[in-house]
Amino acid sequence: MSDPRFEGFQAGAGQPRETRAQRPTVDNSVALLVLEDGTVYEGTAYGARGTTLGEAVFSTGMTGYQETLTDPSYARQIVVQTAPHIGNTGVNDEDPESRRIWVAGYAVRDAARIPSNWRSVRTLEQELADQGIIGIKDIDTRAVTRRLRDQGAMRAGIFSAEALYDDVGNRKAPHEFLEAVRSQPDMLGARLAEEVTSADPYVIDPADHGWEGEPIATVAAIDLGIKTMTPVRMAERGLRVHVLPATTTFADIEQLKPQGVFLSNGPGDPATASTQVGLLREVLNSGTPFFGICFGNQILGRALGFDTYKLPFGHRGINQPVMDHATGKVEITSQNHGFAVDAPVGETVTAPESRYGRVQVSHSSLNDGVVEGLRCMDIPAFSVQYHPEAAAGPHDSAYLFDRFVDLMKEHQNA
Ligand SMILES: NC(=O)CC[C@H](N)C(=O)O
Repeated sequence: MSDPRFEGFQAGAGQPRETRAQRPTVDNSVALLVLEDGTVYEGTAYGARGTTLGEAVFSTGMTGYQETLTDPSYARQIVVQTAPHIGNTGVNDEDPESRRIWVAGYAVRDAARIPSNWRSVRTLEQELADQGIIGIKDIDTRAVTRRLRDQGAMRAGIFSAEALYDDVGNRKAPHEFLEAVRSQPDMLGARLAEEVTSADPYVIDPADHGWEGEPIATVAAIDLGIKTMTPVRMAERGLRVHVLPATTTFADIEQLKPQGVFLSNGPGDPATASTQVGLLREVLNSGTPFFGICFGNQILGRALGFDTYKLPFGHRGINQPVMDHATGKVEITSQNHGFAVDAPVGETVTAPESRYGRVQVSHSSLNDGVVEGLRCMDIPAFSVQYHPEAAAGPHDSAYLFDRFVDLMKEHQNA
């Protein structure tokens, strides 16, 4: 067998012997997290296997992973949990904040092997797999977080199992994943609310949430990625809430004759929400009381004529300190935002769209001074950049729903 043409062939087998012997078996348990700056973290596959792309962001919540995963504002983001143990309380059917998991991928350090909670019906890994969510575990999430904090949120990808191998079964070099990571669209300029909104309107009734007697008011809530607990917190206060799709027009709203209009949280860049900015201007022009949360705060900011901008790494977690400038009180809040309104903190200014009169930044972040709330002084409108419904808690900010009720009552009496 000195003829080089036969090298690697076993007599009679008709197959190149070396190729067969060297072909590696696919290791189903390996996963990589690849950041757009070229950093690669190798860990263990978690949940579904394959390839997923998204913006890598970190969340500092110590609890509430089910609420995080099902928050539609996380669409197209790979969430890295800073809390090292995830999945300890399993998954239940009561805590989801929407109809499905929205994160594009999930990165954790130690995933619980045996969940323990009286409400748990399955493991988190099972839930991720069932919903096709690709994750990675056993990576140094602290290192990832420090990198994202220093370099800013980055485009990223998780690649696992088959996705790690080329056509002939060889492990791809890590840099081979970078092209896919870098070719995905940026979160800046992403228009996503229409992708996550419910197509059909529905009503959340006070009677189903412990309210006795007639509803005190009707609210039109525009779903840009609304979370389950938001209309519930309103219904608990006697508000009948019509949850409406992101494409709702002012004429649709008028038909309901609501006493108040609400704009929800939602994914994507507020600079792309021109439809909703236009809608909100019609609402403000009509004098109807308005309350907005998160994306809704950014849309109010833009409707008033302020700009929005992308934060370097954003605020995500349920332990974000905010100052209420009206009372001087500090609230610990639930947040998930990567963009913010560019308005001056600490002074009353005339809105750039001057027909809306004077505006104050009502709340700001105690970590970095970012605008966390807006209050109009001459029209009945206010909003916060955080999530006062805070399903996993804390509940410091629940008073904002009372403020909305008061605003509608004042307006009705006026
Ligand atoms: N939760 C939200 O509504 C977030 C709003 C917007 N998508 C942001 O990242 O800032």
